Amino acid sequence: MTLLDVQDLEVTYPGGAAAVRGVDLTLGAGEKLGIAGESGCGKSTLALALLRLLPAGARTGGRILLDGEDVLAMKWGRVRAVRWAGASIVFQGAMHSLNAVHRVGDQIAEPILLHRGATAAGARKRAGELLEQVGLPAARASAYPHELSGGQRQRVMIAMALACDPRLIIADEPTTALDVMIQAQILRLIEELVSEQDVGLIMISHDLAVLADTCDRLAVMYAGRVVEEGPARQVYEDARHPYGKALSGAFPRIGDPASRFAPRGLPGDPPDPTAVPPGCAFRPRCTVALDRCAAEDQALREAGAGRRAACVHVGPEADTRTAGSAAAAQDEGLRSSTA
Ligand SMILES: Nc1ncnc2c1ncn2[C@@H]1O[C@H](COP(=O)(O)OP(=O)(O)OP(=O)(O)O)[C@@H](O)[C@H]1O
Repeated sequence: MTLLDVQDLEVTYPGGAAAVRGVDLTLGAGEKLGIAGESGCGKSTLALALLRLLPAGARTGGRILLDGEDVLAMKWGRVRAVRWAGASIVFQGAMHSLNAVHRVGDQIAEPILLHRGATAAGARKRAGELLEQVGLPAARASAYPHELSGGQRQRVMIAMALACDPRLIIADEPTTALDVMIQAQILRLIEELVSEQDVGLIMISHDLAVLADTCDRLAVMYAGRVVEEGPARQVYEDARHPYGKALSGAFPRIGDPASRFAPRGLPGDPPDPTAVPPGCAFRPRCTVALDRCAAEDQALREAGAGRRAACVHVGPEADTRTAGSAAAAQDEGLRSSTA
């Protein structure tokens, strides 16, 4: 059954940054989808749009169907209810997301009181259970955020996200601020909890290797578009889009401390989102671009069973010319058409 169906989603910030440009995504109930891509490619904007958390003035287009209901068309009262019981979000850096002056147990209990109609005692008891579920003693409910380690705070965030039994959890770089050992523990915890409770998961990361270890499917974003998607392991080990290939080569596996976020071997930067050039947005950095890529942007096309990629070189209609021969072939075509 489809839990989330994102159709042709567009997000433009005031000032003209086109951060998300026509994204289609689906997620089945209980499925785990990873979204990968370099900084600035629109991953967080997509996550914020899913829960209508975008800053004022951001313009949206398309549809976000959560259990068949369009989040973008909901009244605010309904959005607030959906934010806890329908879908919830875990951000990176729990210190900024938790309120420093309230005990963590009270922060977990609050949405249960508000959205579940629980009594104060019932909400407190549930908060203790949730803490235990994420591997913390229930007694830690009386702690303030600064009394916990970074990993413990992130566990509290996960307990909060689970508080109203959502159908979908969105985790935006949930482990980026943590050291490698704690990262692995938190990832395992998220994976176990979503699997046990049949909750859908969208996990966002720079790191394709982390996503391949945690998720069923992977979507790779570049300049506000999904340029590749498919089964997580296959995309990680054998990407079809030149950007997917560059990303999977760029990041070492979990535990390898070497330059986690540096896309080595991929010179240049993503385009300025206020002025995305025509054609394929990846073309200026692509080693296999053809001349036609400057004018034509490719839609996602079939790239093997259950896989899609937005590149002229993939699929049954693949353009088999190589970058070097493209100009020559075009010259040849020109010569013969003018002869
Ligand atoms: N509030 C905002 N106003 C204007 N532009 C914004 C705003 N937030 C993000 N952007 C721009 O939108 C683009 C996408 O940003 P976004 O944060 O979604 O990317 P990201 O892939 O999540 O990157 P990161 O991994 O660094 O968070 C970027 O170019 C960013 O500068």
